[in-house]
Amino acid sequence: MNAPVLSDTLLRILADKEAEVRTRSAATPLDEMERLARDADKPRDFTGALCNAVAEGRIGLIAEVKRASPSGGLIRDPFEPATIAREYEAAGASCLSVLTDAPYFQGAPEHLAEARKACKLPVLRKDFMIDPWQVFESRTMGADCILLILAALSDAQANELEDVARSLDMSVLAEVHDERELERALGLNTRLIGINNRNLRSLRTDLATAERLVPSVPADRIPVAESGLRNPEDVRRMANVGARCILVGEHLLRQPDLTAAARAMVEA
Ligand SMILES: O=P(O)(O)OC[C@@H](O)[C@@H](O)c1c[nH]c2ccccc12
Repeated sequence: MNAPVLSDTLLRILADKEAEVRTRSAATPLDEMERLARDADKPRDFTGALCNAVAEGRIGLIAEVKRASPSGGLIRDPFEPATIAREYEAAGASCLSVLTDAPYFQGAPEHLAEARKACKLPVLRKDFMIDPWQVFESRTMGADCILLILAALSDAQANELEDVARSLDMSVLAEVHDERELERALGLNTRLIGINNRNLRSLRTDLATAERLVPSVPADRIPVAESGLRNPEDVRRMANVGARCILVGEHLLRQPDLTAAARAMVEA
């Protein structure tokens, strides 16, 4: 059912992720992982941080910590998650997003733990969630929010993963690419609706995606414009259609002065 909208890359990522979860859950079974998750420090309020920014008339920036990506290749080298986190925080970012997928994004659980320890910001684990085991694992890494990519999940899966996250007091960012997925996302409890400007088939970004979809997000939800934002003008384009929260990675990470680049987006 998902096949037509997904690129070969995405299909490969999801197949690999299934194998990864199988191996890792053999080492730490579900009940053990759940116990570790419930024993972890309390989560930081990810949704609240974005709401505060918007209430204060600022842009709610989720600033991404990402070494590489399938579309961008190696993005930042040397790559120091703790330094990056501190620079984003100094710029006025509301939250962080940290890639933990190793094979395709050169991410690692340690990147999330190091970034979170270096600042006070709530952190999204940016990875491909398909199994409740991973939600518990995310919490043990310190994650305060998980990503649910609706194109990669059935409604039953998305509901189950969201329930686990909510039971751990974590936020959920539901990611959509089209009207149908948006409709499905509105069936979840979460207020955070990510509109991904990246086309899952071509892997190209087009801000027209968010421009088309954000106006259909009901007022009680919080639209987050994701991917392909390169400058303050792009941020204003998103804000103009009603997305005052944004998720930005590659553009920021390619700048030598991260704080200045992130501040320019927050103050757009
Ligand atoms: O680096 P960009 O173009 O600013 O995009 C950030 C973020 O939206 C992107 O990394 C992303 C959005 N959804 C994802 C799902 C998986 C991996 C990565 C992503």
